[in-house]
Amino acid sequence: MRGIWTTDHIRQAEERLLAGTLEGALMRRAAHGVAIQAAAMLDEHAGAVAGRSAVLLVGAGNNGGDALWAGAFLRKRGVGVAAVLLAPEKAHTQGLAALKRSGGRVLSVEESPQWIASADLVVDGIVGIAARGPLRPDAAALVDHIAAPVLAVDLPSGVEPDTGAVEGPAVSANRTVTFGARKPVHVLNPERCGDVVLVDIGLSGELGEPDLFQLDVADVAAAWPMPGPSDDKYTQGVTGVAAGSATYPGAAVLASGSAVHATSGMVRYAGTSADVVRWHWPEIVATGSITDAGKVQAWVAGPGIGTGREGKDVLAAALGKGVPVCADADAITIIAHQPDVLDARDPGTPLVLTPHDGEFARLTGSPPGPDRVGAVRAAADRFNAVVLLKGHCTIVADPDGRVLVNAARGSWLATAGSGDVLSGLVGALLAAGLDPWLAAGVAADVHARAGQLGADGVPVSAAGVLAAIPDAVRQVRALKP
Ligand SMILES: NC(=O)C1=CN([C@@H]2O[C@H](COP(=O)(O)OP(=O)(O)OC[C@H]3O[C@@H](n4cnc5c(N)ncnc54)[C@H](OP(=O)(O)O)[C@@H]3O)[C@@H](O)[C@H]2O)[C@@H](O)CC1
Ligand SMILES: Nc1ncnc2c1ncn2[C@@H]1O[C@H](COP(=O)(O)OP(=O)(O)O)[C@@H](O)[C@H]1O
Ligand SMILES: [K+]
Repeated sequence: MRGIWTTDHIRQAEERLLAGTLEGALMRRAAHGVAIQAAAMLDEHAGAVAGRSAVLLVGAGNNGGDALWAGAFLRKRGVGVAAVLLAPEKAHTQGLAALKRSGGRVLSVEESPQWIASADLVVDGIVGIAARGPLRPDAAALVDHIAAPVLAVDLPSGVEPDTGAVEGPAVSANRTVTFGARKPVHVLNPERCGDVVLVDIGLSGELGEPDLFQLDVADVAAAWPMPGPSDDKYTQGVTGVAAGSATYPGAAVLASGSAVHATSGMVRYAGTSADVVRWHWPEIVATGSITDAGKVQAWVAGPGIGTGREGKDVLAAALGKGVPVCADADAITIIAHQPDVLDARDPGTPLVLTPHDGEFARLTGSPPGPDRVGAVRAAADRFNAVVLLKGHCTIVADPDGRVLVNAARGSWLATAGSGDVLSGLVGALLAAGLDPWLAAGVAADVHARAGQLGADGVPVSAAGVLAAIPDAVRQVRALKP
């Protein structure tokens, strides 16, 4: 698993590291990493390094200092470097001196727009981890002129470092060079960051427990259940699916079909769509009601069950079985409007809630807002449940405080019914006995892969995503280091 640290924790770690390091050494290490990536980008985008031009956007702090030092290094490789100083009196003294010594020039306010517009590369050193609020107007005006590829120093300016939120003009980088550890912005707003390159500045020993996690493909491969020689259909976990209704039989087909594709354990279906489910998935054991469904190791409850009396009874029955439950879609609305349904649950029994933004707002009383991680963490604590917040970037919080983030692989999953597919995956992994937080995270990873593989460059339906689940699992196993 990869760790991600908030800016507070990065700062504390940096302070400890700085205490035992020669002044300026860390910044030069960081800037050297920036210069290497800048040269690589010039080569990629402008066909050469020497003779090409870079403009540095330099803010009031050390982020600007990194850019200035990187400019001095680039001069040694024959790059024409010019700097725009947003706060000339605060610009990093040694960095500015180094740039001037190397033959770099400082632009006047008047000439800046033209230089920015015609540069081969723009290096964004406006603001780093000290950024607060949207870009100030003078910085925002500069960003407007950018036409060239952008290399962001530490993070793209204008994007909130700890939440990835953007409220106003902001830099969109092709690549971001960050130092010591990845910050939340890099996983919560990957589109603005471009490729993220991590430069080692010796910080790892000073970092404590990560604030967020991201699963590596090896984690997903290790967690995904595979049958062993002594397994049979029951030992791998039986998934129960309580979904669908006369109005929404498709939800039943998608959620139960997804569970069928996820693992080789057995799937039981309970509900009024039993006939159509059997027709689509002959391997499923289907009954009309959850009360006479056989034994399962986890339930998926909610997709398409409706939010009336019958839906509530189905959800209460699932919650009362003493096995983990993934409550999705209508189940979330029922919990939001009739929270007493949760009384059916033994608090020790794992519960995974999988809301999209609208369901999240219904459930908690307010939309996730710009701090999505904070909002999901609070909801997990409040409901004593794993909460998976859907969206372009999926966030999964455990009531114990662990949070993982799963990046999208395109926007292919923004299609009706894809959430039903996700709930089937979560349910199957719960039935297989995975830790609920990991089950939700691993399901989100494979769901995103299935979206990408099923789409293969053109829009895909939820049924297409479902059909690509085996390929997604195959991909995970093949990519495992
Ligand atoms: N510490 C280390 O060991 C290492 C640190 N390193 C580097 O240092 C960076 C952190 O540097 P930092 O702390 O100097 O602050 P930084 O992010 O440059 O901000 C500067 C100033 O910008 C302003 N400002 C704030 N918000 C703004 C906005 N929205 N729009 C416009 N301006 C805004 C505000 O100044 P004000 O105008 O309020 O005086 C703020 O003080 C870090 O990201 C990394 O690149 C590396 O060298 C490796 C070693
Ligand atoms: N723009 C997007 N990019 C990537 N994934 C998305 C996007 N929008 C939605 N998704 C994903 O698609 C799924 C949609 O689920 P949901 O909203 O419950 O749909 P439905 O109710 O139609 O099944 C979720 O897994 C969500 O994370
Ligand atoms: K920056």
